[in-house]
Amino acid sequence: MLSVKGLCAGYGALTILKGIDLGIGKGEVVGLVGANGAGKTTLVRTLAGLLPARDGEIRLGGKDITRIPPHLRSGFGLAVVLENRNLFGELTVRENLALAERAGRGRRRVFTLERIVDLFPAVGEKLYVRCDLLSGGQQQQVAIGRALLLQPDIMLMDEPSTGLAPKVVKDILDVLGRLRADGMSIILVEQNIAIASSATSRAYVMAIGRVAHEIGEGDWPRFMADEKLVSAYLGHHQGAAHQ
Ligand SMILES: Nc1ncnc2c1ncn2[C@@H]1O[C@H](COP(=O)(O)OP(=O)(O)OP(=O)(O)O)[C@@H](O)[C@H]1O
Repeated sequence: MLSVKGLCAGYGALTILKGIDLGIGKGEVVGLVGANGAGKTTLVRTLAGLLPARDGEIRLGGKDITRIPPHLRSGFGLAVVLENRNLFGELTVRENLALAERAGRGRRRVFTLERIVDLFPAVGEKLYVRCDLLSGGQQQQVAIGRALLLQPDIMLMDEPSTGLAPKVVKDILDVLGRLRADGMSIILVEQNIAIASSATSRAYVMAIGRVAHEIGEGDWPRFMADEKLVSAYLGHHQGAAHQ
């Protein structure tokens, strides 16, 4: 579905991503974890096309999208939910969703407004409310709904749990589980490994702009139990939490 080879990117004179290799198949939910500053958001921005790749290749569904501008990548099946959610605050929920519905028109229609409301009932209750008046959790749900209306094959999500109450996080993870059951591929960037390990079947661990470690299918319990490994890659705080 998505394959990334030797991807390099950075800011000005700084090279942050130093040759990233990763792959994700259809219907997989794969984690991207790593300590603060490891380069996760830089990778998301590069995959989204918001930051140019300096070297390497991004292929989606067999097509090279490395140089495709960000607003055209949804036409290739990629939808991105950025950490700041990027909703139009002065527009209503319905209007934000309508923009995505229009952008997704060229693709096979799997997600409708009804389906989004079924996945996120709270979104249905707020359709005519301006997005800037919603809670963080509601905004996150609208942002995911908007991404789905682009009719993607793969969703890239940057820390959707940040700042949200545990109950809201659980609701969102439940929805990701339902999407995965329907064949959606998801890359979940998540700093909190308790969340990452419960929501993903395998993960890439980033450190200083590289994939430093891979947590394979079924390997989460072993990784979590290894306090040294957790501390080395994710910081002492999380390591201590899993002693
Ligand atoms: N606009 C920018 N200009 C220069 N350097 C940047 C910029 N954005 C990020 N960086 C640097 O790139 C490195 C990787 O940052 P990035 O935000 O990708 O990490 P991260 O893994 O997402 O961390 P976090 O979990 O804290 O968001 C850091 O050293 C950061 O200081």
